[in-house]
Amino acid sequence: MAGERTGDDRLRGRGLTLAFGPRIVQSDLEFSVRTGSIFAVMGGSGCGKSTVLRAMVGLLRPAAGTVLVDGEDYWAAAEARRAEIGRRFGVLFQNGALWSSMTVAENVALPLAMLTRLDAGSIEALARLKLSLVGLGAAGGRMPSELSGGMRKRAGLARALALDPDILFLDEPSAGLDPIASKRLDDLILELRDGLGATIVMVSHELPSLFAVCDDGVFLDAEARTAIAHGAPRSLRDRCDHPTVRAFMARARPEYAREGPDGRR
Ligand SMILES: Nc1ncnc2c1ncn2[C@@H]1O[C@H](COP(=O)(O)OP(=O)(O)OP(=O)(O)O)[C@@H](O)[C@H]1O
Repeated sequence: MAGERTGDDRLRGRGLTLAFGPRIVQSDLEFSVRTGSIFAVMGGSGCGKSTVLRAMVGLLRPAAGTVLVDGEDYWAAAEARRAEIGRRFGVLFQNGALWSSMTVAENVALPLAMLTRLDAGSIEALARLKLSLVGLGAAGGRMPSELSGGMRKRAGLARALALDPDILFLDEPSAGLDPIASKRLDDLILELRDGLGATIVMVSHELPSLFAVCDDGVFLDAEARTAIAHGAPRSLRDRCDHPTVRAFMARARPEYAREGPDGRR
């Protein structure tokens, strides 16, 4: 069953309920993210994907339920322990969230300067390394405003990678990118999983990226205010019978809007 712990789960949502005041956005979410997998948080606009991500990275306390990290209850932990666990997280926010008054290299160096005791030379060298990892080796001296949208995403990713996280959270990594830049980012995400062994949680409604990179996922519904399907985007596309999931996936395969993958209407 979705959400059951199998021993190699890096993250798990357990009865996770997110609310803003009295307004419940999502309730009773159960999901498991296997170590070394790329997990998709899917669903239409406004259903609560980013909100769920915020609860997973420690920015929003759930109204009920919790997130387990390697089996440890993140939200029951003391603040200092949560900060310690959070050091293992790398987060790429929707707009890259770079500091506009700093160069790209300074942006990447910032978490290293704030959260490690490394000397300035090592920090500079590490920032350069992370930038070359995302193909921005030559752009360290530029200001964020001088980068294209795709480059800004990659710079944000380099910063998310600064502290060698073993769990990466990516909020709409390919939104607004052209198909080629988006494909390049997909390849980079796969390399991060395969090369660095990172576990990746990705919020997205970019279907080609979801199909290309994600091994598993959860589909959230705004009306039901909970998960209505679990599984890899590709298998939801090919096998899920839920009309909302079908309609969502049909944007990529228009024939599915008329009939199901098994030929049923
Ligand atoms: N800080 C907040 N205070 C109150 N309501 C909020 C807040 N942040 C988000 N919401 C509401 O919660 C709901 C879910 O928002 P969220 O951004 O998580 O959705 P999403 O699925 O990520 O959307 P999108 O795909 O459009 O980015 C929305 O109705 C939104 O208006």
